[in-house]
Amino acid sequence: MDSKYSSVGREKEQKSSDFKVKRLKLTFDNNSKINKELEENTCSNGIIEDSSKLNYNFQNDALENLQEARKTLPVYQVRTRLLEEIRKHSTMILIGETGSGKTTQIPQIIHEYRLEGKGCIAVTQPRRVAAITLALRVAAETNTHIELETVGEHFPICKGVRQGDPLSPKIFSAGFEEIFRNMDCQNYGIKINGTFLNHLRFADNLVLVADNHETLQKMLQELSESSKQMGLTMNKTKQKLSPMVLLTQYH
Ligand SMILES: Nc1ncnc2c1ncn2[C@@H]1O[C@H](COP(=O)(O)OP(=O)(O)OP(=O)(O)O)[C@@H](O)[C@H]1O
Repeated sequence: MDSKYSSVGREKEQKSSDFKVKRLKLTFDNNSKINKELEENTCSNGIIEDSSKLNYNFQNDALENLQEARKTLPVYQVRTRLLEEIRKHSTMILIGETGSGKTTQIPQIIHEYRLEGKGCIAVTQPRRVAAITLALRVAAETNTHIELETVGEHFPICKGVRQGDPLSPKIFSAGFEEIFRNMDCQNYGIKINGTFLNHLRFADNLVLVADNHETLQKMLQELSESSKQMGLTMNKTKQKLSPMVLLTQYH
């Protein structure tokens, strides 16, 4: 049966962007009931701050109950198809209703079936409490012991991706969508079929197009300011100027 839990990719009606998005549908049998006891134990992220209480709850949950409950989750039920799609695509957006198992199940499924229990998966959460809750939940489901009291080794938060990473041009393009939205340049550029073309993006290169030097200068100024707000600076040594076109690269 099709379900609203089950779409992978962006919804059709969403604004198209520079990269192609394929919409896929996953199906699952949602007749099974989610374990009631587990439902009662569910903590909304951010509400329960006492991790020792969470530990206590999880320890009291029989492992079999947890395992049974996870098997009823929509994400678990579409795992085979999900793994197939993960194998085929370098980037995927999964849309699923809250509680369908995106956060707790996908890392486990990938670890178990794709990595065959080897390797590491890093999962980020926007809040500390959410990260702790998630770690505890996954630990309980996998019968793993974790020590929340221990502060791990500090690691620097860096920016940038590896050379040649397929995510790089997509992140660049997504970032620049925002930068150009913040710029007031809709009426700049050259008119093609009634639409102004004022820039092109390719990997980490950007081409600005204008119909005169003054406009090009103005666009460059605005671009520089808008980029700075996103923490990006242009690499001036790699800029090239031809009559009405400026090719620039970012650090
Ligand atoms: N800390 C927890 N305590 C008890 N049950 C939990 C806990 N975390 C998850 N669950 C159970 O596992 C199910 C899947 O949760 P999960 O967080 O993976 O869903 P999700 O699809 O990522 O939801 P969301 O979109 O809200 O992040 C929940 O419906 C709930 O039944």
